[in-house]
Amino acid sequence: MKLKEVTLRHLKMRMKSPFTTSFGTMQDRDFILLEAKDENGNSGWGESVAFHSPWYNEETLKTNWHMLEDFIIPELLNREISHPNEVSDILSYIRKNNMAKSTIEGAVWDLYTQDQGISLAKALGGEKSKIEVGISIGIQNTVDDLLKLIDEYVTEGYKRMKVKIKPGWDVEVMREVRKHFPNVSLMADANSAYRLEDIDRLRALDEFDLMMIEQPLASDDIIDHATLQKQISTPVCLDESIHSYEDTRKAIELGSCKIINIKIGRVGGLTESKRIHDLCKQHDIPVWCGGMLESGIGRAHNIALTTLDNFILPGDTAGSSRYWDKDIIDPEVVVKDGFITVPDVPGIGYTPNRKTIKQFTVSEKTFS
Ligand SMILES: O=C(O)CCC(=O)C1=CC=C[C@@H](O)[C@@H]1C(=O)O
Ligand SMILES: [Mg+2]
Repeated sequence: MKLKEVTLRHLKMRMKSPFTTSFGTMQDRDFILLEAKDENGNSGWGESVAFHSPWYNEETLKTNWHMLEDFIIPELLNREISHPNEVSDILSYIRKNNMAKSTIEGAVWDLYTQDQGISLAKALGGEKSKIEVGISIGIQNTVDDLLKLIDEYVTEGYKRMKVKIKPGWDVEVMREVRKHFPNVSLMADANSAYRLEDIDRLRALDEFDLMMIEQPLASDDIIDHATLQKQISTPVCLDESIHSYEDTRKAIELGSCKIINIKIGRVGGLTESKRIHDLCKQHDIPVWCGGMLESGIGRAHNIALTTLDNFILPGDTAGSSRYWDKDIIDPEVVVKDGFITVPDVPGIGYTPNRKTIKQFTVSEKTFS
């Protein structure tokens, strides 16, 4: 297969409601959508999960555009690629910039699986026909607002509630949530808002029987997390700290976590995600698929990955209607009774809607 033409589009989509984390609030989702055409004129699609600003990690929409335009696309255009696994090797001389690399790797997987006539899920080795879905809830103005939202999502059937926490919005909030929802599967995500000195506060969360606490400590740490994990009973899950198979190996060896959140963009693509999945499986570390407030294209890749058998815990793969009035794929992603039925058609399983894509496009550039 050869990529004959690649188009980058900057899309801006308004979210139904603002999303607040320990870093701040987001109302618009700006992202890059990548369309790659092969020699047969087929299109493969990938989405960059980098945000507009560098609060989650160091990558941004602009740095991704720059890396894609100036390094990644020139490296891959017109080059013979026999399997998508080759993409990460070809790009390995470029340090980091995982989200930029993942954007085009996802499109190559899409093209490859269309060409082979199999679904992306099957090509990755996934066997599930439906996947369990959880939901991530941003920091709210009041505890009552949070309780109301949880109630709605429980009624909709979501299988696990993830509540964002930060110092001052943590122990008391979780206590209230547990009081009102004694049996719900519950977890907390701190997005690195704590330090080891906060251990008493983190240990106080043990009484709420959380499935896990996600990334409590620094975004580049696996040492303090190991110290923390030894002193709390709640399983630690790493998100921001894991960028690769190698990071995963080291975190497992140190005992930094008992669970890993795999985000395709953060680790540089589907090939690396699968390697991390396989390593975790060997070590009995369950994984789940994180979300980055993706549009339907990124979501489709997440769904396919989640069909691998060590994705034991519900992922942040909420339905299209969680964030969007109108998503950019047909059909939209639907969650029913807490499950998504995995499409069994060649490629990513959903069709990009060009009309809607155009409507959200701020700028675009084609390379050939
Ligand atoms: O996409 C989703 O539904 C999950 C969103 C979500 O929880 C996150 C997205 C991006 C950064 C963080 O705030 C957070 C996470 O860390 O997992
Ligand atoms: Mg997280």
